[in-house]
Amino acid sequence: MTPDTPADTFSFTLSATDGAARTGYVSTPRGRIRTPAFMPVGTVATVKGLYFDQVRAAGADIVLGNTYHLMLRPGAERVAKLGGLHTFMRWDGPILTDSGGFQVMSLSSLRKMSEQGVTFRSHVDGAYHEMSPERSVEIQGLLGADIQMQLDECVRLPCTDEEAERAMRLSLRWAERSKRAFETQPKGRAIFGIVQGGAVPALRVESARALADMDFPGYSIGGLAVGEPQEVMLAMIETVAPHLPTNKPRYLMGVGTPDDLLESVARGIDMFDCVMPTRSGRHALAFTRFGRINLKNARHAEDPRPLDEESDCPALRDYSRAYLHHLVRCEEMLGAMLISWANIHYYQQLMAGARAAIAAGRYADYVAQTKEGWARGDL
Ligand SMILES: CNc1nc2cc(C(N)=O)ccc2[nH]1
Repeated sequence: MTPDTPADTFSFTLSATDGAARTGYVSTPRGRIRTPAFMPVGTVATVKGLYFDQVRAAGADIVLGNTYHLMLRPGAERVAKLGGLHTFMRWDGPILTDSGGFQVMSLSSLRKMSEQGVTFRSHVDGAYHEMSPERSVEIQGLLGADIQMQLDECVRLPCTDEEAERAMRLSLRWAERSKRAFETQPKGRAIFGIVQGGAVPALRVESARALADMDFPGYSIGGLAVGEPQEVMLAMIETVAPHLPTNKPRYLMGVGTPDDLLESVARGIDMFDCVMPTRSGRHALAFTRFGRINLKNARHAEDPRPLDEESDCPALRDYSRAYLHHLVRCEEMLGAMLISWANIHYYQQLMAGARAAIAAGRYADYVAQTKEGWARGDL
């Protein structure tokens, strides 16, 4: 989070563009979010394996919390009773929460979808829950989220055009209900509309235009990174971006690899979230300037070099690959912790470099040089 005078309102400032790439900042009562931004995922009130001071030192201005998980454990009302998510997990920067809809559909059981919302049974204890646009906003408000998401329906790809159309239109009706329910929330918070439409350009354009007419403070592009090839995802971003207001932030949900981030920034995306850096860290996969390094591989067993001796992150600079390989082979938790820390730092540095390159009008060169580094590999 950048040291700045907290705003008492939510706003977006576009500082520079380079082609379709943009850099700027989102102002919130809890501080600024420099964009393009990568949001570490703090699923159940923790960015798995890291302390929040490490998350901040890595350069993160904002973290994501998952409404589905937090409503089940410890419960939204309980988090509110304990002072809200910022106090609960001791993170004083902005927090973005999702609506819960995506994880209801991917994690819960016995789901029933209707115009009213979705009913489901918890994957934790089988308890019955109802999630409507109004209840999702209520839960996100109880958590104290600075940026909230409308409830939507995200269809897996590939799907039929009819299925994509049905889910997109339902999501538009839920967008209106979510925005109306949000009106009772404290000043300074924001709710984003979510563009749906599967891989059907006409549906994506209709969704983006309808949400733009509703005048949301920000816009998410959903329904992607759900099994489609990267070129389909990028094509949908190119289709949608021209129909979103340039003076509002664009957030691509659930994305992605370092390459996904660079290519999506080039097409006008400002914000990202993904479990990739921490989930990969738990699976011994490090993302570095030299590309991916799988520390399970025996070739690291006697390599005294760190992952990146030029990094200012201790996890990248101070620990030998041999040591990381040893921890991984012994299934020691410190292995997952150090590689997750390294990955979160790498993602933040990737975005910091993108912001500087866009401001200097050299984003295409930045992408090319970054990819050359990955291709050169681990010398
Ligand atoms: C990991 N991929 C991913 N796609 C997503 C889409 C949505 C959405 N609401 O369409 C939410 C979370 C998502 N995560």
